[in-house]
Order: sequence, then structure tokens, then C-alpha cells
Amino acid sequence: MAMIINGRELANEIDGQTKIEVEKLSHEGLIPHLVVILVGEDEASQIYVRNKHKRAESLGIKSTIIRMPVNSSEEELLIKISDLNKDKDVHAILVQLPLPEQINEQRIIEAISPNKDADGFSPINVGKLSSGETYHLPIACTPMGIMEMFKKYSIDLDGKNAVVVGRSNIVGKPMANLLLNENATVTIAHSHTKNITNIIKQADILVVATGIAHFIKKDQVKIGATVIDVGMDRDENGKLTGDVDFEGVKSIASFITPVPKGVGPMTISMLMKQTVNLAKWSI
Ligand SMILES: Nc1nc2c(c(=O)[nH]1)N[C@@H](CN(C=O)c1ccc(C(=O)N[C@@H](CCC(=O)O)C(=O)O)cc1)CN2
Repeated sequence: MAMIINGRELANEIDGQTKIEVEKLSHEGLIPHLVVILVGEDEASQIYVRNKHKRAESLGIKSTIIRMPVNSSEEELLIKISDLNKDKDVHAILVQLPLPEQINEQRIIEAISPNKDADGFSPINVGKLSSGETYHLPIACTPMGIMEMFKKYSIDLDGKNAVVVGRSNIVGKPMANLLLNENATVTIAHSHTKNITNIIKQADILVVATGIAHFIKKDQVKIGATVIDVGMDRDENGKLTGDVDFEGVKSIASFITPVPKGVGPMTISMLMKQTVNLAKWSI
């Protein structure tokens, strides 16, 4: 039976460390400041943004939310980002995704200064990560949170077969680079991959980010694998569930993350930690 990785507990532990760090910086006159831009009224995005704001305030981080109407133009958003890039009081900028369809997501991400890139999505920072350079580098928060889980639970990655299912810029690609940087042998599988079950079955470390509820079943998973579920799906009753059939897979895995209380809570904790780092690196 797998050990269940408790993301909520680990997130609380990391928040505790972040709070101490913020107190120290505040005594030195530096108050980390995160600005989150929310365009439109997507229900889930509003909840995530509110949660980020509450978490930041509880840790002593200055938090500003900029709300823009759903019909905002790309130009308006670019102007806002340009102002924030120049504002010395702002250390970290995040544009909540997804954006309304009239706005090109990549153009927006590229406009954020790499030095204020709270999400680690800027092409400069993505390039550095894929070159194996990690000094003063903001990294995508969800994969970074998963790396913290491996560290906390002493899960060795060196020489292991790691399979990342999903190739998004937010999770799949940065996850693969982080695993590669730790000497894992990494395969990215996706919707066009042939014989995907055979590939998944080889994984000592399996990270799943497909957005398809219960995509991974027990008979596809190697006995003793570590299974990380990044999914946030809804089952037929509307209940939050993951990309992995948790009940089945937990009986053969050695470690597994649940949904909820797995990877999700780590994302916001890593954002807080990254905001503090960006503030420190700015001086
Ligand atoms: N600019 C960004 N946009 C988005 C990101 C991101 O990292 N940067 N990620 C997601 C949304 N997200 C943060 O923004 C996020 C999603 C989920 C959770 C979380 O804690 N989930 C809980 C369950 C919550 C629930 O009950 O609905 C869990 O898994 O336990 C945190 C952050 C897309 N946009």
C-alpha cells in the first residue's frame, strides 16, 4: 500500500518557513510585493486569486490584485504589465491563466520582466531551466512544488525512469526539465504518443497532467512507482478528482499524491516562496 504524500501538510510547513523569511526581510526594510492580474470573471480563477491574496497576507507579503474587465484588449494588459515592470515597489507579477480569447497568452507572458516573473513562465527563465542553470531562477510553481515533495519524502530521482504525461508549458515541460536536472531518464508522453500504456508502465516516477479524470488505472502502473497526480478534474457527480484512479493505484504504488490536498496546495506555497526570492534577488 502506497504512502500518501500530504501536500497540504508540506505546504503549511513551507509557508511557516516563508513567514519567518518575510519577517526577517521586513526588519531589513524589504516587504515582498506580489501583484496578480485577473482579467475577466472566470469562477475558478477568482477563487485561486482570492486564495493567493489571503495566503500572501497571512505570511506578511504585500499583495495587490488588479482586476480587468473580460473585454480588455491585449494592448491594455501589456500597458499594465509595462507599468508594473518599472515599478520598484513590485517584486513579483502574475497574470492569472487562462486569459480571454482575444488576448494572446504567450505575448503576455513574454512581456513580464524575467526578474519579476512569479510564475517562472518567461521564455528567458524557461530557457535557463532547460540549460540546467538554476541560480536566482524563478521556476513554474506546480513542478517546483512536486520537486519539494520528492525532497521531503526522500524519493531518489537519479537514474530513475520518469514519465511525464502531458506537455503543457505550465507543468509538463518544466517538470521534465527539473527531473532531467536531477539525472532522471525522462520521457514526455502526450495525446499523440503511440503505445502510451507501455511507456507509462516503465515509470518509476510518474507525473500525470492530462486533465482527464482517472486517465491512469492500476493495471498501467509499475509496482512500487511514485505517482504524482496534477489533475483537477470533476467526476460524474461534480466532485473534484484527479487524473489517476487513486483507490486502485494506491494499492500498488509506493508513494501517491491525492486530489485534493496533493499537488494543488503546493502551487500557492511555492508562489509565495518565489515572491520572497524575487524580492531578495532584486537587491
Ligand atoms: N498564472 C497562473 N495561472 C494558473 C496557474 C498557475 O500556476 N499560474 N495554475 C492553475 C490554477 N492555480 C493557481 O493559479 C491553482 C489551482 C489549484 C490549487 C489548489 O490548491 N487546489 C486544491 C483544490 C481546490 C478546490 O477545491 O477546488 C487541491 O488540489 O487540493 C491551487 C492553485 C491555473 N492557472
